[in-house]
Amino acid sequence: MTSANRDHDVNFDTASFPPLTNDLYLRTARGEPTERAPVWCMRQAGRYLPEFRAIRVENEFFKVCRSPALATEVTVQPIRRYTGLLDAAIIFSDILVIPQAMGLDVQMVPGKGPHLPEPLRSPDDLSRLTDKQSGYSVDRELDYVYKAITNTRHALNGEVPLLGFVGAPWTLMAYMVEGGGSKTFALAKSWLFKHPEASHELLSRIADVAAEFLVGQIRAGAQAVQVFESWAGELGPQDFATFSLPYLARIATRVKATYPDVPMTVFAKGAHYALEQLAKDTLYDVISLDWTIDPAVARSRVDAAVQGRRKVVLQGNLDPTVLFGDEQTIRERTREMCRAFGPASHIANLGHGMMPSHDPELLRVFLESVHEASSALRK
Ligand SMILES: Cc1c2[nH]c(c1CCC(=O)O)Cc1[nH]c(c(CCC(=O)O)c1C)Cc1[nH]c(c(CCC(=O)O)c1C)Cc1[nH]c(c(C)c1CCC(=O)O)C2
Repeated sequence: MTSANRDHDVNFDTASFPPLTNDLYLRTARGEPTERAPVWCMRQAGRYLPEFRAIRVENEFFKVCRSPALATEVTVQPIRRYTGLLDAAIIFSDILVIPQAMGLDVQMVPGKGPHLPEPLRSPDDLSRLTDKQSGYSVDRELDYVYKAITNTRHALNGEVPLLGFVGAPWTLMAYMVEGGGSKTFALAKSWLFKHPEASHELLSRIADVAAEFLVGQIRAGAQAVQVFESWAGELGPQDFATFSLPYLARIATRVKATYPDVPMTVFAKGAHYALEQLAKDTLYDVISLDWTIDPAVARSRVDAAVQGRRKVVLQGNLDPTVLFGDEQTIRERTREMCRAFGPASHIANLGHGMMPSHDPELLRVFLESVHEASSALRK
């Protein structure tokens, strides 16, 4: 693996990438039987890694996202540290690059998280968003992500597949209306009930951008993609069905129209009430679960919903805080998790992202435990 951390090292050639040597993730995502569950972790590139913090001391968050050489470097860091243990890399970027590309200012405030100084306060503010009539182009605005993906594909040298991603419409709308994170989502949720039409217009515009952006990421070299609906759990079943599911479904349908064979994952955190609909009414190959549902229950509900009409792979779902336990606890809980998912159609992951206070060596214990437990289950 080369370390492309100087600007003259970058390689934006999309015509020929190094051949992939570990395709366990892709085979599993396509529903094929495999020798063990592949494993990767949400937020595997991040502040829990000292080598990531070292880069961030010198470089503001969105500068890292916008510099292909830096984005490549931090994407590859966990692959390098956990040699042979991770089965996928995820491009270093953020879900909030879409609101930025649509014309909103987004800042990453240290210790606080995302901050949008001028959020959408009323439906009139939709006119502040850039649109195609004004000559706006998703591909031009987000070209820096495509370059980061292409360059990272070269730097990974075929060791593991590279995942692209986007934020889902409802989650992005929540940030765009709240102006940042929130405990109650009172502003964003009040839009749903006060301004349902404007909400649908906004969600629809975000979905169109997200679908085009994913197609562009795949064109640039992403080998699979994930859609993050991180705030799904703020909606109940009825509002999820109205304001989230149709847009998640639209994104998958659009991307599959261009790239039918590229695996797609949906992570609707907190929305396990919607497992059946996600399995039946969308084209996602993989449904990612948080830790609040028993994997065996999820498996049987999904199987009952699709009745053998298509293969649905499950991803997850160890509670990330288990990594605050000791080695033996992590090993036991990982083994139990693998057993509960069953001997096929499972991509091992955490139920949400790595946290800054996690110990990198305890993540290694999780990764090794997946390799051991999952291989043993399939012998
Ligand atoms: C909701 C969301 C965001 N961003 C993302 C989500 C969806 C996943 C989830 O539910 O966690 C997605 C995301 N953000 C980041 C990635 C990179 C790839 C990876 O997973 O390794 C991915 C896939 C980097 C990041 N995105 C962010 C960091 C930390 C910021 C830093 O380096 O200072 C990283 C590594 C910042 C970010 N970005 C966001 C928040 C809430 C924060 C602050 C969180 C915090 O402070 O811990 C929005």
